[in-house]
Parts: sequence; C-alpha cells; structure tokens
Amino acid sequence: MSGETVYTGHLVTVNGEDISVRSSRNGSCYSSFELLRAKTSDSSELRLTAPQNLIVIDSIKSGKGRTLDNDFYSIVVKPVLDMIGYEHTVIKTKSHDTVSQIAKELNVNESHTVIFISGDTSISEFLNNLSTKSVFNSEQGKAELCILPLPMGTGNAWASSLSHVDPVQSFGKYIRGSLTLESFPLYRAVFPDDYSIVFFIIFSLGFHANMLHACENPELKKMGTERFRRAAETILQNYNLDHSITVEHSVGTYAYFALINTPNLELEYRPSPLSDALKSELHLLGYSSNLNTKKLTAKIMQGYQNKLGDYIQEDKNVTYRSFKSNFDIILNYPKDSPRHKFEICCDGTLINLLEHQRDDIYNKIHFEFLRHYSDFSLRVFHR
Ligand SMILES: Nc1ncnc2c1ncn2[C@@H]1O[C@H](COP(=O)(O)OP(=O)(O)OP(=O)(O)O)[C@@H](O)[C@H]1O
Repeated sequence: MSGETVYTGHLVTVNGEDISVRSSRNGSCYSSFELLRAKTSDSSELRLTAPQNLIVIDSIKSGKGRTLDNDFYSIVVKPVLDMIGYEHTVIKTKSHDTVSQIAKELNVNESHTVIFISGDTSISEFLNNLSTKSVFNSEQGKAELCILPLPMGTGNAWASSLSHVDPVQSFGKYIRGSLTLESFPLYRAVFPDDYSIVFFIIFSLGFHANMLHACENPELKKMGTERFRRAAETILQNYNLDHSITVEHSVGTYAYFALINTPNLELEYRPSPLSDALKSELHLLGYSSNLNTKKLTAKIMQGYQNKLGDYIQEDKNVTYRSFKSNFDIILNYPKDSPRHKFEICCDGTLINLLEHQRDDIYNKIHFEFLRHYSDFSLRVFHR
C-alpha cells in the first residue's frame, strides 16, 4: 500500500496572480487540495474564450467520496472559473441517478462542455443516457458535446488512457487552452433479449468479470482496494475458469477474456498496451484456461510492467487480437453451467447474461462499432 504523497502543481497565471494547488493523495484517492495564490510580475494575459453551456458534474461518491478537504470543485474549480469569468452550472450528484438524468435532459440543439469530477462509471452512465432520438447519418449539423474527465474516481481507466493523470494538471491545461479536442470511439454490446449497453473501456468475462462481481459481496465492499486482492484469491481458488468462447469462428478456452478499448485500466495498470482510447478498435486479450494459477497471475500482473506500444506476443495460451468492425461472440457452454460463467463486467456495470436470454438463445453477444452515436457530436479533451 503506497503512503500519502503531497505535492504542489502550477495551475494558471491570471490577473497578476500565480495560482497553484497543493494536493495530497494516497494511490488514486485524494485526501486534500489547497489553492495557493501568489502575486507575480508576469503580466502575460490568458487568451480565453468562455465555452457555451459549461457544466461541472461532481460525482460525489467517486473515489473515496468528497470531504470538506478534498472537495475539488469548491476548493479549486469554482474559484478559478470565477477568476477567469467562466459562467458555469455545477451539479453535485444526489443519487445514483443524477448523472443519467443530466444526460437525458441536455438540450441537443446547443453545444455543451461537461467537466467530470469522477471516475469511469459516472461517465459511462452519462454516455449511456444521452439522447439518441434523431437519426443522424453523419456528425454534420449536430451540436458539440465536449467532455473533460478529471480523474477523481478509483480506476480512472479512460482519463488515464487520455493522459489525464492528475485533476489539477488537467484542469490547468484546460484553462490554459493547451488540451486537444477529438472525437472518440464507442461500442455497443447487444444481448439476446436486445438489452444493450454502450461501452468505451472494457467488456469482460471470466477472471476480470468474476473478480468485480465478487467485490460486490458486502463483506469485501468495506475493504477498499484490499477487496480486489481478496476477490482475486477466492476466484483463483474456487472457480473453474474455463470459458469456451467463439470469436469470429475462432474457438478458445479462456480463464481471462476481455475486449479492451483503452490501454490503461488504472493509472499504473496497462494490460492492453496497443490500445488507443481515441481509435475505433477493440483488442481481445485472452489468457487460456491451460495456464496454472501461478502463470495466469503472472500474465495478469504483467499489466503493471507494460509500456504504451509494447507488443503482447501471442502463443497457445495468449490471444491478443484487434477488431475494427462489428462481430459476435458465442459462449460454448450449456445454460445450466455455474452462474459465474455468465458474469460480465462492462465498464464497471455488472451483468449476468442469463438475465438477458430470449427464447432459446442465451449465449450470443453482438458488438457494434458505433459511428454516429447520440444526437451530439461527442468530443473529449486529451493530452
Ligand atoms: N450521491 C450519490 N448517491 C448514490 N450514488 C452516487 C452518488 N453520487 C454518485 N453516485 C454513483 O457513484 C458512482 C461513482 O462512480 P465513479 O465512476 O464516478 O467513481 P469510482 O467508481 O470511484 O471510479 P471508477 O469507475 O473509475 O473505478 C456512480 O455510479 C454514480 O452514479
């Protein structure tokens, strides 16, 4: 377990003042922020163009949750937006539905910029609830919806894959106008009963999905990040990780099966180093059920060593394959197999495939590469 790190980062120079922030964090969780202001002789002016409809969504349960000391919006974002004269609306989430509700209510005729103070799940809830009523065949004519994900959750897979490693640094770059705005890919998983979910990070079966389902156990839920280690141990010891899955006519038996869009799943954990969060491409990362527990664990832990662009060598126990257009997967085991064999994790949403069967079909999932999802033209600030 890493200890508390305290550091100061420059944010912006404005109105003859140098604004910086002292942050204190433990792993991915921030315990405090302090805004520091000092007079400066630097008279350079910021060239600012206030965005239309700036909304800040503070998902207050993300990470370890907000306290008076780590309230990034009140301590940093609000004072700085006020200093530079950016009008904005802030929404501090009140319930599990707040983010979905905001997404549903956005006026599709106007452009918006949304700053998320959150982790991945809040952004997933937002994207899944955007208006998709009109049928647009292109991005032309759509209002823009620009997203800035400030990493204040637990995993922060999307933000860290887009080089947002620290909320202060990324907010500072946004204010100084030094981020790039680009469109980003989304995918849809469609189940036999036509239930579907849009995702942008990971869709998994087997070890990864089972571990996240196991973490929901109330006993484990209380344990912070320790719960992942405990859940992993339980699964490796007690579950048959032998999922026979057909992907595009190719059959494999996997202990670990993941379709991944982002290189990182956490700031320091990069299981799919050839992925690019801005590129429409899913990588299948699969580890065979032939690997014993020690070897499987070593493969999974390799994600802590991988560097961006590293190639993962395929062999009889490792699958690393890229997909750039729609495809199906089929689970080749009977409906009465243990329930955990149908457990899925999709960007943090936990699903059991058996709850989405239709007639005799219980084992097929269709993956769509979405070209013109939603009534907005979606963009993300990165780098
Ligand atoms: N006031 C609230 N009451 C209940 N649930 C809330 C409230 N505010 C936020 N939530 C929910 O808490 C979850 C926070 O998820 P988020 O992804 O932002 O953080 P995280 O889970 O810590 O990070 P990550 O997904 O990156 O691991 C979301 O499902 C959100 O809807």
